Amino acid sequence: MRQREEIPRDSLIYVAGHQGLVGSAIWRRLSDAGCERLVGFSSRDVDLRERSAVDQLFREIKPDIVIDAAARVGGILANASEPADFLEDNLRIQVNVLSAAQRFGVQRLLFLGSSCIYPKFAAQPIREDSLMTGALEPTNDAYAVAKIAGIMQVQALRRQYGVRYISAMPTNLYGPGDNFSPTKSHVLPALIRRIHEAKNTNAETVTIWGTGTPRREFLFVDDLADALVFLLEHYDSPEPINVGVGIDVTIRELAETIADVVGWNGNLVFDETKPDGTPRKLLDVSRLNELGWRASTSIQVGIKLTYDWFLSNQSKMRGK
Ligand SMILES: NC(=O)C1=CN([C@@H]2O[C@H](COP(=O)(O)OP(=O)(O)OC[C@H]3O[C@@H](n4cnc5c(N)ncnc54)[C@H](OP(=O)(O)O)[C@@H]3O)[C@@H](O)[C@H]2O)C=CC1
Ligand SMILES: C[C@H]1O[C@H](OP(=O)(O)OP(=O)(O)OC[C@H]2O[C@@H](n3cnc4c(=O)[nH]c(N)nc43)[C@H](O)[C@@H]2O)[C@@H](O)[C@@H](O)C1=O
Repeated sequence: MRQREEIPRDSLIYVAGHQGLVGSAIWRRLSDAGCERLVGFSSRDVDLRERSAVDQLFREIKPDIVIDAAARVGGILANASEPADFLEDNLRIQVNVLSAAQRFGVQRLLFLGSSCIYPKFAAQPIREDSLMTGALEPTNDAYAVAKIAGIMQVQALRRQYGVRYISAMPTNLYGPGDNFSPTKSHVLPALIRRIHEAKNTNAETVTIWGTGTPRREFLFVDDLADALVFLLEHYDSPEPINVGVGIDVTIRELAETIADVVGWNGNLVFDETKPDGTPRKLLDVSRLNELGWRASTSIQVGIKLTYDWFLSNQSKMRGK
C-alpha cells in the first residue's frame, strides 16, 4: 500500500484489449484524465497468444505502464462449452504480456482477474482471502484457473524482480461496448437484446436461462475504469483487490429491471435446462472502500446508458 501517487500524464500507457468492454472504458477514463500517450492494438494486428509478437511489441513501444484487459471472455455457456480455449488463450496472453512487461522494463502493470476465481460456495460477501479455500464453479473452472495463475504471476514477478504490478478482481461487468451475442455473452447484454427484440416483435414471453434465482452483482464499466485508475494511484500490494458495488440482485430481478428500461411488459419464462452457475457472487469491497473508492452508477442508470448505446450501435455490434 502507498500514499497517492498520480500516474504521470505523459506516461506511455499500453492498454491491452483496448477495443473490448473494459479496455475501451479504461481508454476513455485515461483520455479524460489527460493521458495522451495511449497505445492499443487489435488482436488482428498483434495476437497476444504469440510470444514473439508480444516481445516485438514491447521492444518497439517501450510502455511505462501496462493495463492488461486482453482476454478470451464470455458468459456461462461459452465458458462451459469451450473450457480448453478459455484456459489456453488466457494463460498464453497473460504469461506473454506479464513476462514481456518485466523483461522490457515496465514498472507498473495492472492485471484483471475476475470474481469467478473464488470458490463456488465462498462465504458472502466474498473476501479476497477466500481465494483457494474451496472448489471452483464447474461452468468456469478452466477460466478461473487461468486467472488464478495470472494473480500468482503478478505476485511472483513482484517477489523476484521488485516490480509494482497489481491485480484487480472485478465483479460481473456491463456497459457500452459490451458483447450482445445471444449465446456467448453475459446475462445483462443478452437480456437487453432479447427483451428489446421481444418488444419489437410484440412477443409475449422472453426465455431466461436457468431458474432466475442465482444472485449476481453488476458493476457499470465506466465505474470499473475509474476504480482501476484509482488503484494504480493508491494501491501497491501483491494481494488481489475486489472491485464491485456491494449490492446483488437475482437474475429474475435483473430481467424485470431490463424489461422496465426497455419498455416491455410480457412474461418471463425460465429454461431450467440451462445452467445457473454459482448460486451467489457478491464481492466484499470493504478494502477498496477503505482506500476511498465507491461505485457511483446505479443499476437502473447503468442499464439505461447501456440500452441507449445498444440502440445507437446495433449495426456495428460484436457477437451477432
Ligand atoms: N466482462 C465481464 O463481466 C468481466 C470481465 N473481466 C475481465 O476484464 C478483462 C476484459 O474483459 P472484457 O472487456 O469484458 O472482454 P472483451 O471480450 O470485451 O474484450 C477483450 C479484449 O481482449 C482482446 N483480445 C482477446 N484475445 C486476444 C488476443 N489473442 N490477442 C490480442 N488481443 C486479444 C480483444 O481484442 P480484439 O477485439 O481486437 O479481438 C478485446 O479487445 C478480462 O481480463 C476479463 O477477464 C472480469 C470480470 C468480469
Ligand atoms: C463474469 C463471469 O461470467 C460468467 O459467469 P456468470 O456470473 O455465471 O455469468 P453469466 O452472465 O453468463 O450468467 C449469470 C446468470 O444469468 C443466467 N442467465 C439467464 N439468461 C441468460 C442469458 O441469456 N445469457 C447468459 N449468459 N446468462 C443468462 C445464467 O444462467 C447465470 O445464472 C463466467 O463465464 C465467468 O467466467 C465470469 O467471469
